[in-house]
Amino acid sequence: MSGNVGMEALIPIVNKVQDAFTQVGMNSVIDLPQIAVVGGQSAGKSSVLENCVGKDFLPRGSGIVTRRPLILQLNYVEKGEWGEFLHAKGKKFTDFDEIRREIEAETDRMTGSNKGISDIPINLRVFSPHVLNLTLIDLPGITKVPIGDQPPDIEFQIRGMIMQFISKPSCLILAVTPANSDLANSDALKLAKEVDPEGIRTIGVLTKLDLMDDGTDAKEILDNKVLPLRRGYIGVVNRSQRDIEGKKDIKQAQAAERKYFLSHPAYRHLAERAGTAFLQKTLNQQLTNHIREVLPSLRSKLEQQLTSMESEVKEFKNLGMSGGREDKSAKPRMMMQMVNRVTHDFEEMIEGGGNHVDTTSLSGGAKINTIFHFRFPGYLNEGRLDEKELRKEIGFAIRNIHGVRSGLFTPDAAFEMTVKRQIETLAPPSMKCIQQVSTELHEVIMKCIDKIKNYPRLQAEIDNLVSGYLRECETHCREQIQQLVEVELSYINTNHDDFIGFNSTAKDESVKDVQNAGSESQQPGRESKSKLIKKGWLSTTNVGLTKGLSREYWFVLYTDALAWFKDESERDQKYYLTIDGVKMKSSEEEEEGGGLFGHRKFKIQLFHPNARYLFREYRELTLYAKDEDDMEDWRASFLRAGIYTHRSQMDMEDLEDEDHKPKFERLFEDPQLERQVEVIRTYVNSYMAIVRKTFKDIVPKHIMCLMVNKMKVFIEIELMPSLYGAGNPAELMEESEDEVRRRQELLGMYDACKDALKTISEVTAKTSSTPLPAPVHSNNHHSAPSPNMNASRMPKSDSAHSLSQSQRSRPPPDLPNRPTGRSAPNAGATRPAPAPPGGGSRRPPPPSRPARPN
Ligand SMILES: Nc1nc2c(ncn2[C@@H]2O[C@H](COP(=O)(O)OP(=O)(O)OP(=O)(O)O)[C@@H](O)[C@H]2O)c(=O)[nH]1
Repeated sequence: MSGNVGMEALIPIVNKVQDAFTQVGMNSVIDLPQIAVVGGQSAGKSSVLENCVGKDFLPRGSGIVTRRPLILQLNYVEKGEWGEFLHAKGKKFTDFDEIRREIEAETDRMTGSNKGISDIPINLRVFSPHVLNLTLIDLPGITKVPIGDQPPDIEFQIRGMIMQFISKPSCLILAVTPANSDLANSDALKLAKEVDPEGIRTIGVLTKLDLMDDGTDAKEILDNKVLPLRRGYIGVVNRSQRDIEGKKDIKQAQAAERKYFLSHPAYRHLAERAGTAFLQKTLNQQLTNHIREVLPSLRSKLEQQLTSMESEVKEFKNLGMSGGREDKSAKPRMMMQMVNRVTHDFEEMIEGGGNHVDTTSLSGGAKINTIFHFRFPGYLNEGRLDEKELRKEIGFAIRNIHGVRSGLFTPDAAFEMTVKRQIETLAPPSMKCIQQVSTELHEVIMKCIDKIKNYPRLQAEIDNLVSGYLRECETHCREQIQQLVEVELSYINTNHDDFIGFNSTAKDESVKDVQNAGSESQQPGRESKSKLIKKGWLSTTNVGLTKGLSREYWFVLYTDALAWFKDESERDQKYYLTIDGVKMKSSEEEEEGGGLFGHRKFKIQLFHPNARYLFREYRELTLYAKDEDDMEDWRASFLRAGIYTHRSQMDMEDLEDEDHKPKFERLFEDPQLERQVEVIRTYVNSYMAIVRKTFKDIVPKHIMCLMVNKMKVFIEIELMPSLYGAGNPAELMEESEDEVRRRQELLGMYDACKDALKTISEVTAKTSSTPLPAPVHSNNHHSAPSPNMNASRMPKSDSAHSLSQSQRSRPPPDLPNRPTGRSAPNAGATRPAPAPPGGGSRRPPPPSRPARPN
């Protein structure tokens, strides 16, 4: 294909821009508009389209030839020239005559050979080094009277088919009208006006100038004086049927056409604005406009991309890592930067805030906070005895102290012994708290060093040093907490301000008060007023369901009850369970077959050791948490609500005497002992409340001081020197292959982006846009723009221009308003003879096609 020099000139420009963008990872950035030809039957549409491409390959002839839309995709390739049909995939047509025959055959295949039509398009792709990536659409000609196999509503069908293509705002419309017919009746112009009332994307093409009646010409139409179009009309002389049959080639035809215009007295003055070459030029200029139109947005995309890479590239450059000779100080500096990043991230994850806040789960500081204030208070209740067990312990202590004698007074020692045993139970929950915080700190470290995984040796070394230090901190913290327990054990301070103790003057009164308070709440951990502790989803297998199936409910735990609902709205309550005396067992079990939350099930069982049924006909309530964390939270919450872990049967055995009668029952056969037990129990509860409160406060403080803060200081101050001690920075900063590749890609991309920007500047400098002509004013055809016209699509550059022009709403000086008498037959055809009155009412019959075989 070589008949369109202008289009060929655009190819290197488009290719240059495309290539520049392919390098930066963006494809098909220039999406050229579609061009469709519309017009009456045999108006010369296919001929015009062929001329646009500059290659001879479409079927032409008299009668209805184009009976299916032809979507012609031109594709630029560096070498070779061939066509491919969608319906014959894989077959390359190198002979363009064969392409023509295939179009004819494929048309017949779908429509029959007797002039039937179909809206199913034929898709043809033409690959050539001489074309731009463009889509051209050849449409069936508008016809009114059905012939052959055509349906009665042929006009309606063809119209629909055409509309489907030309109504797209990105479609450029070539409205083809033969000069030897009445322009005022041009269906092409009517359709174009419907979809493009402003005339922004319509170009009028007047064919068959050579077939006009002798003595008539289309000078006025071409001068845009008759039915003016915003973009005016371009007159062409295509090859006649005889030329085609005689194989007149496209170049010869264009030379003859040029000669025609230059030699014709009516057209000589506009010879530079007429003919196939000018039509090509106009279209090519539209494409140039379009290309220039997209350049600013491409430029800003590139600039954005460049800015996003700039800081990293600068970093590499500063560090001498952007190619060339490597700077010796680069690696130590880089190492320093990496350590600073870890320090910063660690601090941010512990202290909160920062740019990368996790919105899916608690982590870092927030998680530690939960451990301190939500879980730990629950854990502190873990080793706690319920009232019955406590009474038993105290009873044994008193009896053992009295020995063989029956004691008259309540022994202080029994109080101290019981309290000490209780204090000892605080160590394991405190250790558990330390261990959980340590695990979380380790996770935070892992997240921080994950960002330096491109330096695997540095990452491993930091992990090694920091994790080692964390272990040291944990050990030290454990020792300190153990010491704290020992401190508490070393002196039972019955003079504590909050103790209801022995020194109270109104001792008996206060004992009574405490006793009452104690009996109000049988479970010591439970706060007397009902308060909300936790809400959340849990699944259960035994709430009115077939065994084995589990279902989720919304559980709400109060200090004295557990309620569950259908969902979070808490409207549909399934049950309300009073939790007095309820115990729990929790475990993790392997799942058999597919389960709710994954492969492991985290189970908590609630039951009533003293009653047959927990609720309804169920002995226990089995709950499944979604993961280990969730189970821990629920366990801690149950503990806070006074639902303690059930002791195993083994533990209970030491409460029985030799004849298996519960010792506990025996105890209370002695009313004196019972009274003493009650007094001590009250004191123990009061004293333990003080110790628990102290632990609740002091253990988190120790952990913060001895672990969290120490870790922060270590990472900030000691990590760097320790790394130097551990190895040579150059070795530690050895990059992973991925990082080397990433850096090269980034630098490559950066350079490509810069090149692409340069290309855009060059293209902008070498090409120019043409402004869209001002709107024309006509009462009939292309009228003033309607407000809902979308003028921004096609072609954008001059559409913007057009808007500003149209806002001035003044006709351009060189375009007179529409002359009167527009509907005159053969309007625009000027006759040398005196014009008939009224603009010419004589109407020469339009010649039937081909009017005059040349
Ligand atoms: N003399 C002369 N003949 C032309 C001109 N333009 C087209 N023709 C002839 O008119 C006939 C129809 O041309 P086509 O290009 O097939 O017209 P079309 O509009 O595609 O026709 P359909 O697809 O059938 O509607 C062919 O024989 C062409 O050679 C022209 O400017 N001058």
